[in-house]
Amino acid sequence: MTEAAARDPGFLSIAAAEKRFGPATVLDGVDLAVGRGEFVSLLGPSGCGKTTLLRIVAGLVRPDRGRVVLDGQDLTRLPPHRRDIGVVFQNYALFPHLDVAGNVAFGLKARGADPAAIGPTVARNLALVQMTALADRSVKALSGGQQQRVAVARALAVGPKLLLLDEPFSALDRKLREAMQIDLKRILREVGTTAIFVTHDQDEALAMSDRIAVMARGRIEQLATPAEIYARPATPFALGFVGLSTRIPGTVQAAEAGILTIATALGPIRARGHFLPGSAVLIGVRPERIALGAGGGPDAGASGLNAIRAALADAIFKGARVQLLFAAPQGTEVQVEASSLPAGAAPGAMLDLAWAVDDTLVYPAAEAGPQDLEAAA
Ligand SMILES: Nc1ncnc2c1ncn2[C@@H]1O[C@H](COP(=O)(O)OP(=O)(O)OP(=O)(O)O)[C@@H](O)[C@H]1O
Repeated sequence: MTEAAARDPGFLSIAAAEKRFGPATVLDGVDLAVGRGEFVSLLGPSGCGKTTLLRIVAGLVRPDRGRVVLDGQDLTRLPPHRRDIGVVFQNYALFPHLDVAGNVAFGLKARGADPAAIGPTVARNLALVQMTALADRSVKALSGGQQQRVAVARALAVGPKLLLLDEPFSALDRKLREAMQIDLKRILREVGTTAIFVTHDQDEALAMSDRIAVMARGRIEQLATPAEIYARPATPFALGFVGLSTRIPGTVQAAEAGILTIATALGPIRARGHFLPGSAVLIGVRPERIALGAGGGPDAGASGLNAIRAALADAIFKGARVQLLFAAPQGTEVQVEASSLPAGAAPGAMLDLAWAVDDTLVYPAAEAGPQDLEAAA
């Protein structure tokens, strides 16, 4: 967390937000605190309630229950235009009859800003998004990426306390999207604006966010930094939705000094955790934590290694890395990421795999629904 966010961790506070549409519960008691200057992404699959939560903060959807407080002010009953919040949508939503500068000036004029200040404010915000040269251009003659830059400048020009962005780059091609992500991060750092960013793209959330709220079924499953979510996903859903992983069901056989021995289709696997013998669990391992070869295994740490042999099913070339899929008994698939394909390894080859006991994640099986496996597919 940045210094400003640490000083004011509840700059935006959403408490117990609930929303139903007819019989469907779309938000099921969501709490979220965002620090001043922080960039928080709402990440989750389609329909999990991200946009609804964002629209509640914007004032575009009225929650059935719950409160939204921004910088000490209760927004719950305020209309959107009195909330001091800027919004950028996926579909640009620029005013087609105005040029670029006219779009950026619009909010300032609507708020009755000092006419002498409007020109310099527009110029400053166009410079921020690198659109100065196109100030007089019709927005109809802009590319998608340029339109989104104007939308960001327009939202920031009025100096909002909070910027909300709803999948703003999803219509752009991959290269442009990645460039826009880097740019937006720079811009927000420069102006220090607090932002909430809705996306279903995990790479986008991992690349941009100070913290990510992983959402599923109208709830926040985990709120943490990208690195924490990747290394220590709090739930099977977070494990499956963010990054690749091997997931193996098992039953705890023994628990001694905090080390579990778990019976699985791959044989016994050890993990750190606190479960009673007989508990049904789900084991997770990240692909880059698994090393190939019996000899040069990973650093075992204090708790030792898990070692298995499995048949190589497929190798997917990813440029700098190669993703290896291993078929294990009972339909289990093991995912490994390596720097290169081992010499002579063809589909069907039996290879040794090893990973540290400390890199073995374990969850109660009851938490893992079929949708968790679907999300990861
Ligand atoms: N105005 C509405 N009336 C009825 N149902 C709605 C309304 N708005 C949203 N929903 C439903 O609420 C659920 C959550 O929608 P929401 O748009 O918040 O999800 P999301 O996570 O943003 O998904 P997406 O990425 O597809 O936009 C969906 O099932 C959607 O169909």
